[in-house]
Amino acid sequence: MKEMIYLEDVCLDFGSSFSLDHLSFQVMPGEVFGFLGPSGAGKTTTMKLLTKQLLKKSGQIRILGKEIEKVERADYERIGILSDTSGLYERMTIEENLNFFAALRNVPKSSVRDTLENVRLYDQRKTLLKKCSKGMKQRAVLAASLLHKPELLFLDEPTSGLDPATIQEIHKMLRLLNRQGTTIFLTTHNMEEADKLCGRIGILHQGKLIAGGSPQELKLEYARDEIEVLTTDRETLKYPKNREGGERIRELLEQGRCLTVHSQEPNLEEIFLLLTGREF
Ligand SMILES: Nc1ncnc2c1ncn2[C@@H]1O[C@H](COP(=O)(O)OP(=O)(O)OP(=O)(O)O)[C@@H](O)[C@H]1O
Repeated sequence: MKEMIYLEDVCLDFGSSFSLDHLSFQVMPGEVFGFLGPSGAGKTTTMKLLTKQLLKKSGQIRILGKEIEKVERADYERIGILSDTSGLYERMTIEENLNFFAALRNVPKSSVRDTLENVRLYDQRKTLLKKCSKGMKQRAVLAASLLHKPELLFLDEPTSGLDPATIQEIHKMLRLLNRQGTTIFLTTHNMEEADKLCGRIGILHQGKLIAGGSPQELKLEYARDEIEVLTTDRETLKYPKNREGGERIRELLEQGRCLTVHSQEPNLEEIFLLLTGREF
């Protein structure tokens, strides 16, 4: 199976203090890959390299199995991009905006209706964009990036600044799209989003990939070597994950004093902070 995204030893240097440093990773068909990192880590820069809005200095990039240098207009019919630059027109309605994008992409108008229904905007299609809420706008931008049913979808912070209900709706849509076969590459500052949506994540810090794997793999890798027991006296006790710890827990169980027993796995947020020393 060919990788949808392939980077090997990719470097880019803006001539300032920031550089992308020998970046290597792959995204396989059908994956949802989350690209995480603190502000300024280089996530958007990487996405721009992958969508040919910037040129790498060295290394190799393949998109849809093709060298990035050989990617041409027709290949973009297979790619969707949502970023803060996917600007829609404020003075047009949602539907007019999508009709405009459909014409640009040579997509039949019938696709506009389907896509609006998918993002639950069909009933509000006559609303001027300038009168839309942030959540509606974001769903409209998502609709514009989906009109042509891309195989590979790039999403730069798709739920940033939205309320929890809209975030959930967008997550539902993204899961559905992924089940229908769309590969998704997404950047986010929301660790819970990454945990829920992504099969694999990569953590970027100062232009370097510093960790990667499934959320579960990362949690196990950084798991604390402890088991926490809550007793019937509401006391929290911690035991090492070894024979001695096991013996103590067995005694508590035999005495009927155990309410809960938990292994101590960090969440993604804790791992992120541990690795980058930064808030997101
Ligand atoms: N065209 C450019 N010229 C010079 N420096 C740039 C350019 N684009 C980005 N940078 C710098 O590169 C670094 C990485 O920026 P980038 O936007 O990729 O970060 P990011 O991880 O997406 O951050 P955020 O999470 O805040 O969006 C920043 O220090 C930024 O100032």
